[in-house]
Amino acid sequence: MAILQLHSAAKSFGNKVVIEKVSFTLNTGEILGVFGRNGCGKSTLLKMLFGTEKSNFIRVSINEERFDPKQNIKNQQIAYLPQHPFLPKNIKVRDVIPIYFEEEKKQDAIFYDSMISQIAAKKVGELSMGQLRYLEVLLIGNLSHPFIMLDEPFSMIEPLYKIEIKKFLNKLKNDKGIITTDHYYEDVLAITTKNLLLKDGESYVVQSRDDLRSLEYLKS
Ligand SMILES: Nc1ncnc2c1ncn2[C@@H]1O[C@H](COP(=O)(O)OP(=O)(O)OP(=O)(O)O)[C@@H](O)[C@H]1O
Repeated sequence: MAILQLHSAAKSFGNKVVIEKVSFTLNTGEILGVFGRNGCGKSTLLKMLFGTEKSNFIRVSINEERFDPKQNIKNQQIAYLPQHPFLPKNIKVRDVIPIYFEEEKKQDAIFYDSMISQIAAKKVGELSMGQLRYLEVLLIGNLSHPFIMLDEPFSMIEPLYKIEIKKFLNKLKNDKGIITTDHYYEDVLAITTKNLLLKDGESYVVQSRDDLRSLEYLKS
């Protein structure tokens, strides 16, 4: 059991305040959905937590100990699926897996996944968006980090792979705390156990679709 708490955070680009008053708590076993209109700061917030975007200010704890995002990559606490595909196009799927995992058992868990074994001989650049995103989610999800953040795992992918990603994340949450963001909000709501919305730099707890409407993310 692990607990990630974002107590407060702030981020501006020049005069533009993107993150001002944002907080959440995430336990192992939970999936937190982060909603918000284009440009509200979802990716920025994830990158601040991952440690690749400098914060003006951030206070985070893991298991009630101060967590410094700058040490995250080294300490392997929070894994991150970026919004845009990140695997090199020229490499075969079967050759990507050992780059991420030395341990044979871990390699096999991905290689013998029924959706992956069918595409193992293909080059990454030949995969459909769904195949590619599914592979990326499996690679990031199988890392040993107790927390995982996914930036738009459902965008532009075939329904078949959305179903597989949801199945995988539902299983994965037994061992990890997961944060996901996506404009495909129905897919997000189908798997999340708690949700928040970012608006004008602040986070709001979302308990229903009605909250998404009253916060003007969805049309009333
Ligand atoms: N490196 C940067 N320099 C200047 N402004 C930036 C930079 N990165 C992001 N921004 C601005 O910060 C705001 C938040 O961007 P961010 O990508 O976090 O939004 P988002 O909520 O993830 O959007 P989307 O839903 O479109 O992916 C936007 O106005 C964006 O233009």
